[in-house]
Amino acid sequence: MSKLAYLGPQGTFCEAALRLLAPDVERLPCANVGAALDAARDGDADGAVVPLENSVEGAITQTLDELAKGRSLHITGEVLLPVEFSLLVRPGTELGQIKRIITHPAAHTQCRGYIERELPGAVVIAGSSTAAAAQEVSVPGSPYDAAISPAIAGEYYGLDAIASDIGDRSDTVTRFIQVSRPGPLPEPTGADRTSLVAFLRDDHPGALLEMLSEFAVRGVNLTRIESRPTGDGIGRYFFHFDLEGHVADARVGEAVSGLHRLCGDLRFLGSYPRADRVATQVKPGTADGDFDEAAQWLGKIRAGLA
Ligand SMILES: O=C(O)C(=O)Cc1ccccc1
Repeated sequence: MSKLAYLGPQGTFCEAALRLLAPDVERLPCANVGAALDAARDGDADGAVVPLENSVEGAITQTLDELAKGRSLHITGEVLLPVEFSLLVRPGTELGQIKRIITHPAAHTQCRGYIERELPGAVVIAGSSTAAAAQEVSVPGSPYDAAISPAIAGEYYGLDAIASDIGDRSDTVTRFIQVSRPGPLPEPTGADRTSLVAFLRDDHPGALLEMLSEFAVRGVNLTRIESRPTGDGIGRYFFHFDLEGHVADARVGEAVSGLHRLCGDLRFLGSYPRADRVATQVKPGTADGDFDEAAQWLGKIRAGLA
């Protein structure tokens, strides 16, 4: 049976995502995203499931940064998970007694409205995950009065939900990805996504425009673009791209090769089926057959036959 690492402990949203992606595998809870990815890199697990982005807050930057450095991992699948937050307390705690709340930063930012309205004096402390926060609160004598977590974490750690569905929006969705060590790519399905990390060779006017042009001229639609600091100084950035299509598609393959020529370093993060099954947009003149036909035409020109 294969084993997948995830952001633990038991009861995180990440665990719920893993169960959807791979119901029958062994689960290895890890203390943070970096540890889950390292478990996959080191072979302690066959892969990992980690959060990537949220429909309200955007990227989980720790995941973006961990995927951009260290030994390469490939994304092999994704799932979109609706997330609903509960306020969990030790039995007997009342709302007025809550002064210190612990949760994952991504949960905090999505519950700001509730905290400002109902618990204006409370401070919120960052925990490594929503379930780790619940576990902290469950310890007798814990310095924390409440955790913002999935309801299921209350059942695991013996806490009561003093309030439910406390997110600022009720339709929030988080995208989780499954990664593994590089290997054969998932087959193209016609509704795929490809992820890349691009580091500039040198900083110059139009550098980003040049990269985007590689996609634009071949009709490749982007679904996410993110700049992240390299850490080497103010103004030094690298870029994450998610785009429609599979690297096996001519249009995507050519754009990726073009980007490779432009960039100092281009990291391929995988081609995999989209969770929402939305079919790739193919503009006229950018289908595989169009690229084949153009290559044959060029061959004839070069051979003096046309
Ligand atoms: O801490 C968790 O449960 C996670 O899986 C990370 C997370 C936190 C908040 C929203 C979405 C994902």
